[in-house]
Amino acid sequence: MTLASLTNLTAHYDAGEGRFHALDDVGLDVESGRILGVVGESGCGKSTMASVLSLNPAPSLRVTSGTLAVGGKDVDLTDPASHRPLRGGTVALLPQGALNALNPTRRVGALAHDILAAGDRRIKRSESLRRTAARLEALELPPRVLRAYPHQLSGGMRQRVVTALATLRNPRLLVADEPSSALDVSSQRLLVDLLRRLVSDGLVEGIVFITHDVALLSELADRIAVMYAGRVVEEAPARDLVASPRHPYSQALLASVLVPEPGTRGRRLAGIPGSPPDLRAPIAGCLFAPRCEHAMDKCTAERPPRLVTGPRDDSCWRSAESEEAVDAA
Ligand SMILES: Nc1ncnc2c1ncn2[C@@H]1O[C@H](COP(=O)(O)OP(=O)(O)OP(=O)(O)O)[C@@H](O)[C@H]1O
Repeated sequence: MTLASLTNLTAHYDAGEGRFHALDDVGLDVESGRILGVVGESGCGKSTMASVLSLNPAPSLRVTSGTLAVGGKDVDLTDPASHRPLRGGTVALLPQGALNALNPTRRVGALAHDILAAGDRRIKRSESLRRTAARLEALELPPRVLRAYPHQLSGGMRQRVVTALATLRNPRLLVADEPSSALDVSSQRLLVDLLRRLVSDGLVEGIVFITHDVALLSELADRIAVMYAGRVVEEAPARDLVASPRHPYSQALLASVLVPEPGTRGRRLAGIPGSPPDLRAPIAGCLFAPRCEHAMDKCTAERPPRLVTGPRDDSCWRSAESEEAVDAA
C-alpha cells in the first residue's frame, strides 16, 4: 500500500539575476512498511528535495508546483502555510549532522518536551519525560540521557538521540537526509539497524533515506531512486537497481563506487567524466546527455519520457526506443 506520493515537484532558488532550477518534475512513491533510498552525486538536489518532502523547505527555495499525498491528505507544496499541522507528526525530518541538530544549551529532556508540546500544548512535562524515556530505551539509550546536554554524549549516542527526537511523535513518514554521513562504520551500522527496527516495529510507517552512498542503500533500502541534476532518472527495487541499472547515469554511478582497487580487496572511487549541467538555464533534453557515451541526437533535443516496466522505471531515450522496438516486433 502506498504511504506517501510526491508528484510533480518543481522548485528553484533565486540566484542573482536568474533562477537555479534545483528540482524539475520530481515524483516518488513510498510504500507502507518500506524504506525508499534516494541517491545521487553532491549537488543533485537531494537535500533540497528532503527539505520540501519533510515540509521544511529551505527559506530561499521557491516551490512552483508539487503535491504530497500522505496519510490521506493532499498537501499543496506551494503553500507553506498549510504545512505546519503536519510537520513533526505526519512527516518528520532526521537531519544531517547530529551535533548541529541539537541545541547545545538544552538538556535532552527539555528538547523532547518542546517537540511533544508542539503537537499537544497541554502535555505535562512528566508525561513528556516518561514517553521520551521509553523511546530512548527502545533505542538502547539509558534514562540518564534525559538529563544530559548534547556535548556530554558520544557521536553515536547523539545520533540515536536525534533519531529518538525526530520520531518521538511517531511520524508516518520519516525523511532522513544523510544522517549517517559523519558517522564511523559501526555507528553507521547501528543507525541502519535502528531505522529498520523503527519501521518493523511500526513506530514510523515509512522512510525516505537520502545519501550519496549506494553501497549503504543496497543494504538498507527496499527501493532506490537515482537523482541527477534535480530529476529522478531511475527508480527500481534495490536489488534490481544494483544488479542491473538501466539509466546510463545509474550505471556510471554504480561503476564509480564498485570498481575494485587492483591488488587489494578495497574498492576505488572512479569518477564520472564531465560535470553536471549548469541549471541556471532551462535545458530541453536529457540532462545527462553531454556526459553519456550512448547519447543520440534526440537526447539533447527532447526530454526522455518516464518508461514504467513492471516494478521499475527509468527516463532514457535508449530504453524508450528499445521498448518501442519490442512493441513493434
Ligand atoms: N540557497 C541556495 N541558493 C542557491 N542555490 C542553492 C541553494 N541551496 C542549494 N543550492 C544549489 O542547489 C543544488 C542542489 O543542492 P542540494 O544541497 O539539494 O544538493 P545535494 O544533492 O543535497 O548535495 P550534497 O550531497 O552535497 O548535500 C546545488 O547545486 C546547490 O548549489
